[in-house]
Parts: sequence; C-alpha cells; structure tokens
Amino acid sequence: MSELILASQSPRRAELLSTMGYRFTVITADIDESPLPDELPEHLVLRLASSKADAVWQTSLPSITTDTAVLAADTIVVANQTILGKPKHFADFTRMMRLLSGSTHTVMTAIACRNSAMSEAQVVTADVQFCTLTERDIARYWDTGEPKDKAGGYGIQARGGQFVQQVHGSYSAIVGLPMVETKLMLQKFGVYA
Ligand SMILES: Cc1cn([C@H]2C[C@H](O)[C@@H](COP(=O)(O)OP(=O)(O)OP(=O)(O)O)O2)c(=O)[nH]c1=O
Repeated sequence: MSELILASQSPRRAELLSTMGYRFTVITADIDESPLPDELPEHLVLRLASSKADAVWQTSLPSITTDTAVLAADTIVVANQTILGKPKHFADFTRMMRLLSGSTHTVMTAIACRNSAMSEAQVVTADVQFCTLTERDIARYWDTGEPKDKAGGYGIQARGGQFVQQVHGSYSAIVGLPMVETKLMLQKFGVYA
C-alpha cells in the first residue's frame, strides 16, 4: 500500500480525508493562484490542483519513497462566467455576495494526484442556489471572519449554509474535496483507507 501526502493547507480537506479513513501527512504547497489571461474556469482549477501536487512532489523528492502519492485540490466558484477565488477585502467580498445573491452558481473542485510513475487530475462540480441576501446579511457574515479563506467567500458547511437553498452535485466538492472521486483516484495510485 502506498503512502499519502496531502498537499494542502485547507483544514476542510484534511478533515474530509481523515473522515474517509485515510492516514496521510500534510505538506503545504505555495503557488501563484492567479488566472492566466482569458483562462477558462475548468482549465484554471485543473492547472492549480496539478501545480500544487507537482510543487509538493518536487519539494518532497529527497525524502519520498517510490510508492508515495501526493494529492492536491483546488476550488473555485463561477458566477455568471466570473471566477471567484477568496475575497481579498470587504469590498471584494461584497461584490461576490451580490453576484451570488438570488441566483445559481457553479462550484468547481479539481483533484490532482501524482506518484513517480503517473499523474492524474479531474474536475468535480456542483450547482448551488443562493437565496437573496440583504446588505445587512452580507456585512454581518463578513464580521464572522468565515468568508476570508473560502472560494466565493462562503462556507456551505458552516454559517454560509444559511444562504444555500439548493445543491445539485457533489456536496463534498463544495467543501473542498469530492469524496467519491477522491477515493476512486487514490485507488488507482494504490492508496487505501
Ligand atoms: C465554496 C466553499 C469553499 N470552501 C473552501 C475550500 C477551500 O479550502 C477554499 C478554496 O481555496 P483553495 O485555494 O482551493 O484551497 P486552500 O487555499 O484553502 O488550500 P490549499 O490550496 O492549500 O489546498 O474554500 C469551503 O470550505 N466551503 C465552501 O462552501
């Protein structure tokens, strides 16, 4: 059975992977997450997840065993063809919430895995319908501190859940790591819970 490294600083990803029963070590990847000019959302999210897996693979090389696998992921929110990452400040967050309010957006999470022999990446999506938000809802939510480290500025698994009317697709992909697809991908790399 192969060893697993999770290339992520996200506490949600570590929690989901632990919940699934995997044992792993965490090594954080620090990469530039800015989109390329005119980059399509699906391309961006796949590229970022793969870059995180590659970066940690490279930095871990000296200590890595031949059957080690590195898993990484990236999550973005796409509203009206606009890609939303993490809000940089309150004005940025307000812009995001106004885009999401009263409409349906898509959350895309890419997972990427690599070992010494191969690499693979895949996108998993979910459509999320938001209720209409008031300016007060937006301001109060920002004050909780929750939006800052989350794509699209909300966490469905926490207070942000109160804005979500409906979900079509993978719930765990919204939280940051699609469980079904992650299990299947890790199997291909010889990693089992
Ligand atoms: C939409 C949404 C996103 N998120 C989180 C998942 C991700 O942690 C984060 C998106 O940022 P990412 O850049 O994908 O990940 P990260 O910086 O947190 O961690 P790393 O790059 O080291 O793996 O948003 C939620 O927790 N709940 C939600 O409902």
